[in-house]
Amino acid sequence: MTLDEETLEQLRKRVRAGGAERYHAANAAKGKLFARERVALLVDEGSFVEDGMYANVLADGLPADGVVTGTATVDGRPICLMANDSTVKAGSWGARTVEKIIRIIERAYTTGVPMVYLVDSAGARITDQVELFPGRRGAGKIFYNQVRASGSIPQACALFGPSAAGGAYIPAFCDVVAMVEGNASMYLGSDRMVEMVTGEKTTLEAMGGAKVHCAESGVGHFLCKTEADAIDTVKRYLSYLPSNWTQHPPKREAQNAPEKIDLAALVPASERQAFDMRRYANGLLDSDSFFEIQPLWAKELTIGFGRLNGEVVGVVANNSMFKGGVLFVDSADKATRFVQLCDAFNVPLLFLSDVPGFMVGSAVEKQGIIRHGAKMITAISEATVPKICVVVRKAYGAGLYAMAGPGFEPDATIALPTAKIAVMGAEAAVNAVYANKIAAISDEDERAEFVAAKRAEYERDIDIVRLASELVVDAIVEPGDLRGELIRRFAAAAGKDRHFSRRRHGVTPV
Ligand SMILES: CCC(=O)SCCNC(=O)CCNC(=O)[C@H](O)C(C)(C)COP(=O)(O)OP(=O)(O)OC[C@H]1O[C@@H](n2cnc3c(N)ncnc32)[C@H](O)[C@@H]1OP(=O)(O)O
Repeated sequence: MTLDEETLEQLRKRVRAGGAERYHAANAAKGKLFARERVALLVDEGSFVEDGMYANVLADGLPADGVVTGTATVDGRPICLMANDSTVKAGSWGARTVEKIIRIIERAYTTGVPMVYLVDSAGARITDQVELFPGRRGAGKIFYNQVRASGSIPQACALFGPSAAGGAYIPAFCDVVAMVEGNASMYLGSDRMVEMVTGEKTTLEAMGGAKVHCAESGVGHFLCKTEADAIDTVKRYLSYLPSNWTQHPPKREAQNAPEKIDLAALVPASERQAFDMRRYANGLLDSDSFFEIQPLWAKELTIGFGRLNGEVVGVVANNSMFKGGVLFVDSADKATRFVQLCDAFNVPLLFLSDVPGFMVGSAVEKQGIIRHGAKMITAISEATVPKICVVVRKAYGAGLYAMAGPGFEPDATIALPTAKIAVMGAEAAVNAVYANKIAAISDEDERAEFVAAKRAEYERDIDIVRLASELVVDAIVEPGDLRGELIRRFAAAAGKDRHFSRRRHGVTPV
């Protein structure tokens, strides 16, 4: 049978329309776009080439498959993409859906281009489980492919609706997830299932909504007001990364002057006074180039991309505005993953240190602070991209190690004239060493005098000039000269050897 033009066009029209009108109306009422509209917002006009468009056109009761896949360009650079169509069985994965997702990830991996996931899905199609769940090319293969592609090509997800059960792992295996407030959710069991299994009464929003994941669990990276914001965020993320691990991040031709921020005035002399390290980063980097990732989660540590003289850098910075900049379990995890991301995609790392150390106490010990801290220090050790540590105000204890201190093969350790590097702050150190002696002095004035003398002695020991003379720091740089110094040092480190250890991989303390 030959297919005439008109019949083929009608078939295409039917497929492009997706599910029944009532599902479109229900989505529109929630402010949700149709899958194909999302694709159009993401890609360069006219660049989309669809794969497997006719999947399921002969299936009973289905207007089309539940996912749209294909290749396109974004800002002129090739990508692969998938977009769940929630008007077809709530975007659940039928057998063809799974095959299409598997194939497009394989295409992205083998051609070395980023994979973008536009997610809005009920997870596995429960009614079709034999065809899609257990086999060699069942749903598990999606995750296998994502893990294989991780660190080889960028993988970014915009999440617009539910991402249920197994479906929740697609975002989880991505480098970043942009979630739309109010509609996006991720959860392993629906609210109905949770009540059945545990008796807990909850809602999708309260249990796995965008705010929960972006501010509490850390599974989400960007909380977005609209679908267009989420798509723009994915595009911005991709603009800092190469297409794959063999390439360098795209350099911007325009080398903007940095925002006019007086870096010296920004850092208070007193360690007890907080300052916003995000402003400091903005003052160092090219104008408007700082792109913060996970701004709402573990805020005591700031991470993000920026540009120095047009070249991409990854920034890891302590922020004393939140919990005094002390490292906790979540902030250690946040840093670990970002350092691995930058190392995978050849993004040099800039550490801005103002760290009192890791948190102490029974609560964090029970959470495994040692394990999480060790994980962060592992990532810092294994990162072979150019890395520079700037001690902006202080680097105390294991915080120095976690922020790529001198023992971790940084390409430079730079201190500002006011920087302090020590095993701990003066007050804690004097207390640790002289607690018995201090307690034995009954006269209050005499005791204060003793403590002040010991503190002064300690401060002399950790004097930054002394540390420079011992080659602990490579340079003491005035704040006004720091940007130029970093540009020159990163350029000098660009061609460095990237080998770390003779082995298959380490055994990470997770
Ligand atoms: C790898 C292991 C796995 O992934 S197991 C997957 C388990 N998935 C789930 O438990 C999610 C079940 N679905 C839901 O909770 C809801 O459908 C969610 C995703 C919240 C969307 O709700 P809502 O937008 O109101 O749609 P709805 O429930 O009215 O469903 C629309 C039509 O789609 C269907 N549907 C939904 N989910 C599935 C599924 N997982 N498998 C098969 N069919 C599914 C519904 O039956 C409904 O169909 P119809 O309109 O009644 O013909």
